[in-house]
Amino acid sequence: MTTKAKICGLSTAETVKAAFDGGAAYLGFVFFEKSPRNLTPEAAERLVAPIRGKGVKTVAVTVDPDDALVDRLMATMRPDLIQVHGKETPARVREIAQRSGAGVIKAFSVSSSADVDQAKAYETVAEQFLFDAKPVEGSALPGGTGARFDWSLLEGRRFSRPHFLAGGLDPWNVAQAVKASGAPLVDVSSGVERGPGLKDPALIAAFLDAVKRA
Ligand SMILES: O=C(O)c1ccccc1N[C@@H]1O[C@H](COP(=O)(O)O)[C@@H](O)[C@H]1O
Repeated sequence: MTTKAKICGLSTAETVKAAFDGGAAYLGFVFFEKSPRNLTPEAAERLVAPIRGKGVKTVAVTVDPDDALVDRLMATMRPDLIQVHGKETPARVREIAQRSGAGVIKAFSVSSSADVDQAKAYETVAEQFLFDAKPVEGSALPGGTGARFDWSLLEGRRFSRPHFLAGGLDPWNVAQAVKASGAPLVDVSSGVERGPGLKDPALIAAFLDAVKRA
């Protein structure tokens, strides 16, 4: 089975090109003020224009988004998918999907098997799942910190939706992470950066090569 990759937190034309040219299946853009990767929907619209309609899926990464943000995203960037990385309930995920017309990726913060079990309640409302490490206590960010969880918590798990493994992946550990978790999709942000929010085209290419070989 071929593993597909999402490069998350893109903020320049150069790194969007590196992710697209390297064969990323998903490109993620962050809309969360506390993040060093935060963009306006209008800036994201300009970044996705060159790759729109070329087969790669665009993802708007949000945290407990209100209706105004959902509407603004759909009026500008028009993402294929909206990732929700906060404390959204199944009912709220359903509302976001219906309001936007986009698919929703529901992210779960994982440190135990019980955290993975939460996905069951979202089977009928989310299009995809994403399992990320639980951030350390007091962290300003719910994701994008490079924190990892025990990848084997996903091993042998069956979900009704395709799922991403995220959290602390990089070009050197992603093959082992795929092997240990069995995840069909992987997601990376800080592991392909040379500093907070500064994506590196060479690291993006190395990550995507490692995923192809995994
Ligand atoms: O990347 C961010 O800044 C971010 C902000 C708010 C919510 C989610 C965010 N990122 C997500 O976290 C995963 C894991 O990041 P990392 O690889 O451990 O740095 C990332 O892929 C995004 O989906």
